[in-house]
Amino acid sequence: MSERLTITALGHEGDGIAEAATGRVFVPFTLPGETILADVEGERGQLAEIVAPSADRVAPACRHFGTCGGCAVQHMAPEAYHAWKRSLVVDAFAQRGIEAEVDPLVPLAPHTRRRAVFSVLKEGNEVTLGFNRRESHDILAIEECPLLVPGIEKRLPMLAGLALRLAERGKRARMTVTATDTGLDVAFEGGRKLGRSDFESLGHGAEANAIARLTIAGREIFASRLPELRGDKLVLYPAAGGFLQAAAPSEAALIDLVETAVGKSNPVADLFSGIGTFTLRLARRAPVLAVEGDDELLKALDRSMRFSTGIRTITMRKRDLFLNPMAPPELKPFKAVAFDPPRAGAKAQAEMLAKSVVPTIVGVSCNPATLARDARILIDGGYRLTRVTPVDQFLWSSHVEAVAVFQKA
Ligand SMILES: C[S@@+](CC[C@H](N)C(=O)[O-])C[C@H]1O[C@@H](n2cnc3c(N)ncnc32)[C@H](O)[C@@H]1O
Repeated sequence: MSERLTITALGHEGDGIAEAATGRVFVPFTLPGETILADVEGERGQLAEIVAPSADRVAPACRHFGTCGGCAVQHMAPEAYHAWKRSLVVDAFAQRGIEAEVDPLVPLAPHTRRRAVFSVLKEGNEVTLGFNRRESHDILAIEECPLLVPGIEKRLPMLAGLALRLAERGKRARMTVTATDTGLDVAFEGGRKLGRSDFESLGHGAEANAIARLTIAGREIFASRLPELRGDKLVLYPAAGGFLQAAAPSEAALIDLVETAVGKSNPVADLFSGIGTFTLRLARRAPVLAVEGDDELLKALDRSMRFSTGIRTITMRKRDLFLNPMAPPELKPFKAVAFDPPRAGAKAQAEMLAKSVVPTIVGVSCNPATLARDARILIDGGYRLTRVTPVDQFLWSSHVEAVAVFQKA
């Protein structure tokens, strides 16, 4: 029998939280203030009926909401959604004992995600291209996705057709699609073994379908044009299947925040630089040292350097910053350091930065928990946290980017 519950809060994954007789219950797709009926099993509740909806409840934007594992909170009005996302950052810092003044969230509009990683499964002569179903490893075929830029969304049938040709029956594969200024950059992993005739026909099909580059199992099999992201005399070259900030407006917001914090500092170091998203912009004002662990991304940055204009010297270093972080004597010449690590954060590097004399440090992160941990290390080392800004890059999910600025106290 369903239990009547009142939702009192929203958890970090976007589930409503109720205090039931048996304890805390998490009920997906519910909102604070709502009275609901739910089928409860342990800590999990399944929404059966909304008795009294919240004023913040809105109709979801996508027909797949609820079954697709991608989005958690499409049912929430923008203002409440923005406040909740900001609270994820506030809470992460508070958990490390940091009472930070956190800026309002920089919001993101739908139809802005320019990079998507699709799962693929071929069974018989049919292919499923989509995202994982909610709480499942099964793939949900995606017919629409209001997150995606139209250049990807409207080509979903074409991409499914391509996946059908590349996939091996019964074996799960992965297709990474990036919309660039010169066409789609498609990277396929886990497909069937291809022969010479496959490569030739795939090349023809790719050109006709606005695919700039097709890479299969790390091998570039077709490149009519190099995928490029252009802006303001600068050009970025995404690496096939490699890291790229997922949405251009969020990337612009992150760059602005980093540039503002760095100001006129000279010289600058950009740690975990990737293809140079921040490096290139910072290099318009000062020489930059870019440090990154992945060869392919550094190669892309090297190309950007040669084809961008109006930039100062960029020095590139390949280095594992987890095992071999830059030490205080190496950091000494820099007036500002930006770091943008993967989700695991930059603990070892933060420990070195904490001991350094670098006047300004800017942390960018897609994981507020590790950013807050690294912030604690810097604060304990004598840095003052002067600004924290949450930036939405993964709309309607529980993920949020944040930029934190530190000054040597
Ligand atoms: C969140 S991405 C940021 C990239 C870049 N700042 C951008 O905005 O495009 C993190 C980067 O850290 C790099 N990385 C991951 N582990 C690393 C390590 N141990 N040492 C150096 N770089 C690493 C990845 O290759 C990736 O480029």
